Amino acid sequence: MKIATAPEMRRIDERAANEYGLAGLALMENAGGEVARKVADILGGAADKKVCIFCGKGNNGGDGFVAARHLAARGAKVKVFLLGVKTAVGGDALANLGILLKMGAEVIEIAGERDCDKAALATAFADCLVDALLGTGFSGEVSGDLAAVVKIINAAGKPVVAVDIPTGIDADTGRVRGVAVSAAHTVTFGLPKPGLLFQPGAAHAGTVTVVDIGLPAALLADAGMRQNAVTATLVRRLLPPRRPWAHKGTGGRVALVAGSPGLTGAAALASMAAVRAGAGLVTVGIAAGLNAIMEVKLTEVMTKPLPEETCGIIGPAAVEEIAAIAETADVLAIGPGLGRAAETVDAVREIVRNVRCPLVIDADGLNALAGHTESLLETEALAVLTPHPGELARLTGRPLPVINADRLGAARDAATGLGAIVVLKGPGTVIAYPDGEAFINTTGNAALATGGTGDVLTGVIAALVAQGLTSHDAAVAGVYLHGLAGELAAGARLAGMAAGDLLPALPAAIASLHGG
Ligand SMILES: NC(=O)C1=CN([C@@H]2O[C@H](COP(=O)(O)OP(=O)(O)OC[C@H]3O[C@@H](n4cnc5c(N)ncnc54)[C@H](O)[C@@H]3O)[C@@H](O)[C@H]2O)[C@H](O)CC1
Ligand SMILES: [K+]
Repeated sequence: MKIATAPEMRRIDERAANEYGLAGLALMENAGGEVARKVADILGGAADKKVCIFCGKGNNGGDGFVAARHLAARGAKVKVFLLGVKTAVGGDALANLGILLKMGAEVIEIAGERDCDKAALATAFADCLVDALLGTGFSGEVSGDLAAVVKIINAAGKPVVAVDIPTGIDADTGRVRGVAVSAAHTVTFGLPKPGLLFQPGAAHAGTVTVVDIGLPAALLADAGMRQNAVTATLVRRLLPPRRPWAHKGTGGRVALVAGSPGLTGAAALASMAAVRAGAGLVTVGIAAGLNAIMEVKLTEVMTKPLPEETCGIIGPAAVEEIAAIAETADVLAIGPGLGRAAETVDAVREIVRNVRCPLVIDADGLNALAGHTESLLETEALAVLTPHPGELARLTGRPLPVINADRLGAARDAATGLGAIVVLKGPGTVIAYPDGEAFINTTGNAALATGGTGDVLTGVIAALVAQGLTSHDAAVAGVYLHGLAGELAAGARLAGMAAGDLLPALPAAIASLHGG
């Protein structure tokens, strides 16, 4: 499923009208009808229920006017509030405002504090509130009367349905600009928007329902839109089948270089995640001084003691051994818990330059490349980089606030600039390819915000490459599975999950996609 930015959604609207003769009024009728359906569903039927609908003067408000009409037709008692004056409403919204008024509906204009008090009083008696104030036409900040009404909606303690986008949320980045509506549900039209998947927009949106309002499928699938949602349907198609005649060779071979004093857990998590995600054979290369520890920690994973500079720290002397492991592997993952010793940094750069098998580079593997990303441009291997925002800032020199303000743009620019697949972790993980195509993940939750979950993701992606997925597909499927395992492992508990809890949840996540 494509994801549309606000400008792309507006372009679809224009093309629907110009190329298909699809009138905006028809789209608005469908949009408002879908909103009314969601409200009725939430209320267990609309008859005799009290609904307050807050409308802006644009087409988002127009959807609200249509929803009001449909809800009234279902027997609801509807109060419509208009932010501003009726004379400021135009186009399709005005047409629907006119219909409402001709039907005898009361549309209360909000302009100033006294009107806001009236709105606050109405919400006290309402069963449900509808936010039809601003949608994809939002610009600047929410302020003044609009901010006051948003605060009234949020303070009412009633279920809120947002129309298209929660007011105050940037449709493209998910940032709150001023103040934003906190909705229990969002009914969005045609396609999801990035701001409904990135935080805090996703939290403000509540459950998101993408509804069909009659837009031509060809417009919704337009290749000109370069971001896609990672869905179960997509991942199910990407995952390798588990044939009855499978043997450990068919699962492929994963090699990892990981661990350093105090950070052997990262090596254990990443290598066991590769096992749990279906790899056939997994070998972890680790400084010789830590090998005995890894042998105790791990059973299914083979260990390879590497020459060390000082106890537990690998350096250039290990490069030859690592190259030999990589030669017999289908993929090399490097970085979890590797440490930042100068010798290790040199070794990582040399390995990345010379290795030929697909690479997954995480954590200290990425830190080693900071300021020296030419290794990525020199290598013939296709690398999947799995930074969190801080690691991406170090790697690219782009300030962290700039990355957080536009996750999609930051991941895309890094992928294009580094010639690598960039997995920018965090709520709404972005998978960006060097050609500009990108995916936004739709699984996971706050429980994943604990140490070690990134190590697990590294192992999962490596395992999928070992099983024959392209690095492009392994990154998308791996991120989705990792998030799904987080949901399964956490259940309703969003705190206290340990990264190791993900390990047994990985096969369950895979099975759930195969209907197991
Ligand atoms: N194809 C579709 O997806 C359809 C979407 N529909 C709805 O149309 C809106 C977009 O409508 P538009 O008129 O372009 O913009 P908005 O209604 O979101 O708001 C613009 C309106 O608000 C004013 N405004 C903008 N920023 C601010 C601000 N910071 N403070 C105060 N006021 C602001 C601006 O001046 C305009 O007047 C989309 O979201 C859907 O809900 C169609 O109804 C059906 C097809
Ligand atoms: K809205």
